[in-house]
Amino acid sequence: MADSATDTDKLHRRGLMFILSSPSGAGKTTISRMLLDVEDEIMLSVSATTRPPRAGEIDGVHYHFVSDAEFDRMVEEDDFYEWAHVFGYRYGTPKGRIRNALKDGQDFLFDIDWQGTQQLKQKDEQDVVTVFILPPSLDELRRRLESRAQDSAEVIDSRMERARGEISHWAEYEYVVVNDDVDQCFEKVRRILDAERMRRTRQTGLIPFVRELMA
Ligand SMILES: Nc1nc2c(ncn2[C@@H]2O[C@H](COP(=O)(O)OP(=O)(O)O)[C@@H](O)[C@H]2O)c(=O)[nH]1
Ligand SMILES: Nc1ncnc2c1ncn2[C@@H]1O[C@H](COP(=O)(O)OP(=O)(O)O)[C@@H](O)[C@H]1O
Repeated sequence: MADSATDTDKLHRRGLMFILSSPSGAGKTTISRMLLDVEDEIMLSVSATTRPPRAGEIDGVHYHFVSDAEFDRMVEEDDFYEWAHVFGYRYGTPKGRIRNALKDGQDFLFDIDWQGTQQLKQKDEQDVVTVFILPPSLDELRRRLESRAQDSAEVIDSRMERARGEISHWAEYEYVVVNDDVDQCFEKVRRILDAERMRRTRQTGLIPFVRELMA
């Protein structure tokens, strides 16, 4: 697929806050990584978390792994756009350079839950695009959590329990995509991103020849 986020686009529109949420195990990390691999124009918003790293996760790349005390300090210093408790740990989106970069046309990808999505929507409705990824079934969700082999049976049970609660928030999202075949799901998510970049209300300036025509 041709990439619509050319330099010309960047000059004339605000960046997107592209949010992917799903119950744990439905595939949002997989889809996020596929998107970041092929889309040069979108950056991952790297969250801070108090949960310990999983095998293969790199500090500063997948998450900023911080202590409870460090997280407390970041909350006190108002360093977060939003933060929430998930599975007994805390997760937050650091403000960093996001707001200014959005103005410059930089798109950001957020892998955050429904609580974070609600907070970002309240703060920045016009730049936010929300996508909910559903598993094909609850049985398949359990199978994926087991195949990921990163959690004990107890933790998988609690993730399944939480999944029901998370899925109940699907109607708060603008787009819903079922992750049955991973390549098809990825293409659908990519098409959403592509279309949203072209939304007229996002354009902040006119391409010179259009401006001349309008003068
Ligand atoms: N609100 C919020 N949720 C986050 C943030 N970062 C990650 N999450 C969510 O926290 C949940 C747990 O993430 P993780 O521990 O990586 O496990 P996962 O369920 O396998 O993705 C997922 O629903 C993530 O989307 C964040 O900065 N803010
Ligand atoms: N469409 C799919 N079909 C089969 N397995 C998948 C699919 N999408 C993701 N998976 C696998 O399911 C597991 C959970 O996916 P992951 O991306 O970690 O989910 P999440 O980030 O939503 O918790 C991983 O082992 C991943 O390789």
